[in-house]
Amino acid sequence: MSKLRVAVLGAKGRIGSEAVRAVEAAEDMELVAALGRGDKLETLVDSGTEVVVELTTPASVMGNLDFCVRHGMHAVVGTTGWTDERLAQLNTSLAASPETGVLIAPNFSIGAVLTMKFAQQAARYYESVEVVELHHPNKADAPSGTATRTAQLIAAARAEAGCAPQPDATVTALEGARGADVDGIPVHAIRLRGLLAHQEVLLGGEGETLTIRHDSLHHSSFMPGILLGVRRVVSAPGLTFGLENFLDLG
Ligand SMILES: NC(=O)c1ccc[n+]([C@@H]2O[C@H](COP(=O)([O-])OP(=O)(O)OC[C@H]3O[C@@H](n4cnc5c(N)ncnc54)[C@H](O)[C@@H]3O)[C@@H](O)[C@H]2O)c1
Ligand SMILES: O=C(O)C1=N[C@H](C(=O)O)CCC1
Repeated sequence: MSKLRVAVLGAKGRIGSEAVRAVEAAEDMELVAALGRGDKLETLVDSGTEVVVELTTPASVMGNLDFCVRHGMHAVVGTTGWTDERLAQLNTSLAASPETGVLIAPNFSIGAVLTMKFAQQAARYYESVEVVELHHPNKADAPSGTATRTAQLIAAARAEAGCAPQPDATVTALEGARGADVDGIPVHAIRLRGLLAHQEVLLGGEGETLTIRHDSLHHSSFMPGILLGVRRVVSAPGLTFGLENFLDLG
Protein backbone atom coordinates (compact mmCIF):
# COMPACT_ATOMS: atom_id res chain seq x y z
CA MET A 1 0.00 0.00 0.00
CA SER A 2 1.29 3.47 -0.84
CA LYS A 3 2.22 5.72 2.06
CA LEU A 4 0.31 8.92 2.85
CA ARG A 5 2.37 11.95 1.82
CA VAL A 6 2.31 14.26 4.85
CA ALA A 7 3.71 17.76 5.47
CA VAL A 8 4.02 19.60 8.78
CA LEU A 9 3.58 23.38 9.01
CA GLY A 10 5.14 24.91 12.12
CA ALA A 11 7.72 22.14 12.01
CA LYS A 12 10.17 23.89 14.36
CA GLY A 13 7.59 24.68 17.04
CA ARG A 14 6.97 22.81 20.29
CA ILE A 15 4.23 20.53 18.97
CA GLY A 16 5.30 20.75 15.31
CA SER A 17 8.75 19.30 15.98
CA GLU A 18 7.16 16.40 17.87
CA ALA A 19 4.73 15.87 14.97
CA VAL A 20 7.63 15.71 12.50
CA ARG A 21 9.12 12.85 14.53
CA ALA A 22 5.77 11.08 14.84
CA VAL A 23 5.07 11.23 11.09
CA GLU A 24 8.60 10.04 10.32
CA ALA A 25 8.09 7.08 12.64
CA ALA A 26 4.66 6.12 11.23
CA GLU A 27 5.00 3.16 8.85
CA ASP A 28 2.06 4.22 6.68
CA MET A 29 3.24 7.84 6.22
CA GLU A 30 6.03 9.66 4.47
CA LEU A 31 7.12 13.10 5.65
CA VAL A 32 7.48 15.01 2.39
CA ALA A 33 7.83 18.56 3.76
CA ALA A 34 8.52 20.25 7.10
CA LEU A 35 7.97 23.99 6.84
CA GLY A 36 8.59 26.84 9.26
CA ARG A 37 7.83 30.55 9.23
CA GLY A 38 8.92 32.17 5.97
CA ASP A 39 9.11 28.92 3.98
CA LYS A 40 7.24 28.85 0.67
CA LEU A 41 3.88 27.08 0.66
CA GLU A 42 4.51 26.08 -2.98
CA THR A 43 6.83 23.43 -1.52
CA LEU A 44 3.67 21.59 -0.49
CA VAL A 45 2.58 21.38 -4.14
CA ASP A 46 6.06 20.49 -5.41
CA SER A 47 6.38 17.69 -2.84
CA GLY A 48 3.01 16.15 -3.72
CA THR A 49 1.63 16.63 -0.22
CA GLU A 50 -1.70 14.90 0.44
CA VAL A 51 -2.24 15.88 4.08
CA VAL A 52 -0.94 18.98 5.87
CA VAL A 53 -0.59 18.99 9.64
CA GLU A 54 -1.09 22.64 10.64
CA LEU A 55 0.55 23.59 13.97
CA THR A 56 1.48 27.26 13.65
CA THR A 57 -0.20 30.31 15.14
CA PRO A 58 -3.67 31.86 15.04
CA ALA A 59 -2.20 34.63 12.86
CA SER A 60 -0.90 32.17 10.22
CA VAL A 61 -3.47 29.40 10.16
CA MET A 62 -6.13 30.98 7.93
CA GLY A 63 -3.71 31.86 5.11
CA ASN A 64 -2.14 28.41 5.28
CA LEU A 65 -5.49 26.62 5.16
CA ASP A 66 -6.72 28.79 2.31
CA PHE A 67 -3.68 27.68 0.29
CA CYS A 68 -4.10 24.00 1.23
CA VAL A 69 -7.81 23.85 0.44
CA ARG A 70 -7.37 25.70 -2.88
CA HIS A 71 -4.81 23.06 -3.85
CA GLY A 72 -6.99 20.15 -2.73
CA MET A 73 -4.78 19.14 0.19
CA HIS A 74 -6.45 17.73 3.28
CA ALA A 75 -5.51 19.29 6.61
CA VAL A 76 -5.30 18.28 10.25
CA VAL A 77 -5.28 21.43 12.35
CA GLY A 78 -4.22 21.83 15.98
CA THR A 79 -3.69 25.57 15.88
CA THR A 80 -6.04 27.54 18.12
CA GLY A 81 -7.98 30.79 17.70
CA TRP A 82 -11.17 29.50 16.07
CA THR A 83 -14.18 31.81 15.99
CA ASP A 84 -17.54 31.44 14.22
CA GLU A 85 -16.33 33.93 11.60
CA ARG A 86 -13.17 31.94 10.90
CA LEU A 87 -15.09 28.69 10.66
CA ALA A 88 -17.55 30.29 8.22
CA GLN A 89 -14.63 31.53 6.10
CA LEU A 90 -13.10 28.06 6.05
CA ASN A 91 -16.44 26.48 5.13
CA THR A 92 -16.70 28.87 2.20
CA SER A 93 -13.26 27.76 0.94
CA LEU A 94 -14.21 24.11 1.42
CA ALA A 95 -17.44 24.55 -0.55
CA ALA A 96 -15.28 25.33 -3.60
CA SER A 97 -13.22 22.16 -3.05
CA PRO A 98 -15.83 19.59 -2.04
CA GLU A 99 -13.51 16.57 -1.89
CA THR A 100 -11.09 18.16 0.55
CA GLY A 101 -11.24 17.33 4.26
CA VAL A 102 -10.16 19.52 7.18
CA LEU A 103 -10.07 18.30 10.77
CA ILE A 104 -9.77 20.99 13.45
CA ALA A 105 -8.99 19.46 16.83
CA PRO A 106 -8.92 21.80 19.84
CA ASN A 107 -7.00 18.99 21.55
CA PHE A 108 -5.46 15.81 20.12
CA SER A 109 -5.00 13.95 23.43
CA ILE A 110 -7.50 11.23 24.24
CA GLY A 111 -7.77 12.37 27.88
CA ALA A 112 -8.69 15.90 26.89
CA VAL A 113 -11.32 14.63 24.46
CA LEU A 114 -12.76 12.43 27.23
CA THR A 115 -12.68 15.34 29.68
CA MET A 116 -14.84 17.34 27.29
CA LYS A 117 -17.25 14.45 26.87
CA PHE A 118 -17.51 13.74 30.61
CA ALA A 119 -17.99 17.44 31.35
CA GLN A 120 -20.73 17.63 28.74
CA GLN A 121 -22.47 14.63 30.35
CA ALA A 122 -22.14 15.97 33.91
CA ALA A 123 -23.02 19.61 33.20
CA ARG A 124 -26.78 19.32 33.54
CA TYR A 125 -26.68 17.71 36.99
CA TYR A 126 -24.86 20.51 38.84
CA GLU A 127 -25.84 24.06 39.76
CA SER A 128 -22.34 25.43 39.22
CA VAL A 129 -19.67 24.72 36.61
CA GLU A 130 -16.34 26.49 36.10
CA VAL A 131 -13.35 25.60 33.92
CA VAL A 132 -9.72 26.13 34.92
CA GLU A 133 -7.02 25.63 32.31
CA LEU A 134 -3.34 25.63 33.22
CA HIS A 135 -0.55 25.93 30.63
CA HIS A 136 3.13 26.71 30.11
CA PRO A 137 3.89 30.45 30.12
CA ASN A 138 4.99 30.49 26.43
CA LYS A 139 1.43 29.94 25.29
CA ALA A 140 0.20 32.89 23.19
CA ASP A 141 -3.56 32.60 23.62
CA ALA A 142 -5.93 32.55 26.58
CA PRO A 143 -8.16 30.88 27.34
CA SER A 144 -6.93 27.74 25.61
CA GLY A 145 -8.80 26.36 22.61
CA THR A 146 -9.61 23.28 24.67
CA ALA A 147 -11.10 25.28 27.55
CA THR A 148 -13.14 27.41 25.16
CA ARG A 149 -14.52 24.31 23.46
CA THR A 150 -15.18 22.62 26.82
CA ALA A 151 -17.13 25.64 28.07
CA GLN A 152 -19.13 25.83 24.83
CA LEU A 153 -20.08 22.15 25.10
CA ILE A 154 -21.03 22.55 28.77
CA ALA A 155 -23.14 25.63 28.01
CA ALA A 156 -24.93 23.86 25.16
CA ALA A 157 -25.68 20.81 27.35
CA ARG A 158 -27.05 23.05 30.11
CA ALA A 159 -29.17 25.04 27.70
CA GLU A 160 -30.60 21.85 26.19
CA ALA A 161 -31.46 20.55 29.68
CA GLY A 162 -33.07 23.87 30.64
CA CYS A 163 -30.67 24.55 33.54
CA ALA A 164 -31.08 27.77 35.48
CA PRO A 165 -28.28 30.36 35.41
CA GLN A 166 -25.43 29.57 37.80
CA PRO A 167 -25.65 30.99 41.34
CA ASP A 168 -23.16 33.86 41.80
CA ALA A 169 -23.78 36.68 44.27
CA THR A 170 -20.69 38.66 43.21
CA VAL A 171 -21.51 42.36 43.19
CA THR A 172 -18.05 43.92 42.95
CA ALA A 173 -15.02 42.23 41.40
CA LEU A 174 -11.59 43.23 40.19
CA GLU A 175 -11.61 42.87 36.40
CA GLY A 176 -10.77 39.29 35.49
CA ALA A 177 -11.28 37.93 38.99
CA ARG A 178 -14.22 35.76 37.89
CA GLY A 179 -12.46 34.63 34.72
CA ALA A 180 -13.54 34.96 31.10
CA ASP A 181 -17.18 34.39 30.23
CA VAL A 182 -17.56 31.72 27.52
CA ASP A 183 -21.26 31.29 26.80
CA GLY A 184 -21.98 31.96 30.49
CA ILE A 185 -19.35 29.53 31.82
CA PRO A 186 -16.46 31.14 33.76
CA VAL A 187 -13.07 30.06 32.36
CA HIS A 188 -9.86 30.77 34.30
CA ALA A 189 -6.41 30.63 32.66
CA ILE A 190 -3.26 29.92 34.69
CA ARG A 191 0.23 30.31 33.12
CA LEU A 192 3.00 28.63 35.13
CA ARG A 193 6.56 27.55 34.36
CA GLY A 194 6.82 23.77 34.67
CA LEU A 195 3.36 23.07 33.28
CA LEU A 196 2.46 21.85 29.78
CA ALA A 197 -1.33 21.56 29.23
CA HIS A 198 -3.83 20.84 31.98
CA GLN A 199 -7.52 21.39 32.61
CA GLU A 200 -9.99 21.04 35.46
CA VAL A 201 -13.74 21.18 35.15
CA LEU A 202 -15.23 21.96 38.56
CA LEU A 203 -18.87 21.09 39.10
CA GLY A 204 -20.80 21.87 42.28
CA GLY A 205 -24.19 20.90 43.63
CA GLU A 206 -25.91 20.65 46.99
CA GLY A 207 -23.35 19.15 49.41
CA GLU A 208 -21.00 17.77 46.74
CA THR A 209 -18.49 18.68 44.07
CA LEU A 210 -17.09 16.78 41.12
CA THR A 211 -13.70 17.61 39.60
CA ILE A 212 -12.72 16.27 36.17
CA ARG A 213 -9.00 16.81 35.60
CA HIS A 214 -6.71 16.05 32.70
CA ASP A 215 -2.94 16.53 32.43
CA SER A 216 -0.83 16.45 29.27
CA LEU A 217 2.67 15.93 30.63
CA HIS A 218 4.50 15.74 27.28
CA HIS A 219 3.76 16.69 23.68
CA SER A 220 3.82 12.96 22.86
CA SER A 221 0.26 12.89 24.33
CA PHE A 222 -0.98 14.66 21.19
CA MET A 223 0.69 12.38 18.63
CA PRO A 224 -1.71 9.40 18.43
CA GLY A 225 -4.54 11.87 17.81
CA ILE A 226 -2.63 13.68 15.08
CA LEU A 227 -1.78 10.40 13.31
CA LEU A 228 -5.38 9.21 13.60
CA GLY A 229 -6.53 12.53 12.16
CA VAL A 230 -4.17 12.18 9.19
CA ARG A 231 -5.42 8.66 8.46
CA ARG A 232 -9.10 9.61 8.73
CA VAL A 233 -9.27 13.08 7.19
CA VAL A 234 -8.49 11.80 3.69
CA SER A 235 -11.91 10.13 3.59
CA ALA A 236 -13.83 12.83 5.48
CA PRO A 237 -14.58 15.66 3.05
CA GLY A 238 -15.66 19.02 4.46
CA LEU A 239 -15.02 20.37 7.95
CA THR A 240 -14.79 18.08 10.97
CA PHE A 241 -14.54 19.92 14.30
CA GLY A 242 -13.20 17.81 17.16
CA LEU A 243 -11.22 14.57 17.23
CA GLU A 244 -14.17 12.86 18.94
CA ASN A 245 -15.77 12.59 15.49
CA PHE A 246 -13.04 10.11 14.53
CA LEU A 247 -13.25 8.14 17.79
CA ASP A 248 -15.83 5.54 18.67
CA LEU A 249 -16.73 7.02 22.08
CA GLY A 250 -20.29 5.69 22.18
N1 LIG B 1 -4.72 20.75 19.34
C1 LIG B 1 -3.77 20.34 20.18
O1 LIG B 1 -3.82 19.24 20.74
C2 LIG B 1 -2.61 21.26 20.45
C3 LIG B 1 -1.56 20.85 21.28
C4 LIG B 1 -0.50 21.71 21.47
C5 LIG B 1 -0.51 22.97 20.87
N2 LIG B 1 -1.57 23.33 20.11
C6 LIG B 1 -1.63 24.62 19.41
O2 LIG B 1 -0.71 24.58 18.32
C7 LIG B 1 -0.22 25.89 18.06
C8 LIG B 1 1.31 25.83 18.13
O3 LIG B 1 1.72 25.61 19.47
P1 LIG B 1 3.25 25.53 19.88
O4 LIG B 1 3.28 25.44 21.36
O5 LIG B 1 3.95 24.49 19.09
O6 LIG B 1 3.76 26.98 19.42
P2 LIG B 1 5.21 27.38 18.92
O7 LIG B 1 5.25 28.86 18.97
O8 LIG B 1 6.23 26.59 19.64
O9 LIG B 1 5.22 26.88 17.38
C9 LIG B 1 4.59 27.52 16.32
C10 LIG B 1 5.55 27.45 15.15
O10 LIG B 1 4.89 27.86 13.97
C11 LIG B 1 5.79 28.65 13.22
N3 LIG B 1 5.04 29.44 12.25
C12 LIG B 1 4.38 30.60 12.43
N4 LIG B 1 3.80 30.99 11.29
C13 LIG B 1 4.09 30.05 10.37
C14 LIG B 1 3.77 29.88 9.00
N5 LIG B 1 3.05 30.81 8.34
N6 LIG B 1 4.23 28.79 8.35
C15 LIG B 1 4.96 27.86 9.00
N7 LIG B 1 5.33 27.96 10.30
C16 LIG B 1 4.88 29.05 10.97
C17 LIG B 1 6.54 29.46 14.26
O11 LIG B 1 7.75 30.00 13.75
C18 LIG B 1 6.79 28.38 15.33
O12 LIG B 1 7.97 27.65 15.07
C19 LIG B 1 -0.87 26.79 19.11
O13 LIG B 1 -2.02 27.39 18.58
C20 LIG B 1 -1.24 25.83 20.21
O14 LIG B 1 -2.29 26.28 21.02
C21 LIG B 1 -2.61 22.51 19.88
O1 LIG C 1 0.41 24.21 24.43
C1 LIG C 1 -0.58 24.70 23.87
O2 LIG C 1 -0.58 25.84 23.36
C2 LIG C 1 -1.82 23.90 23.77
N1 LIG C 1 -2.81 24.38 23.06
C3 LIG C 1 -4.08 23.76 22.86
C4 LIG C 1 -5.19 24.60 23.45
O3 LIG C 1 -5.10 25.84 23.43
O4 LIG C 1 -6.16 24.04 23.94
C5 LIG C 1 -4.12 22.32 23.34
C6 LIG C 1 -3.32 22.09 24.57
C7 LIG C 1 -1.89 22.58 24.42
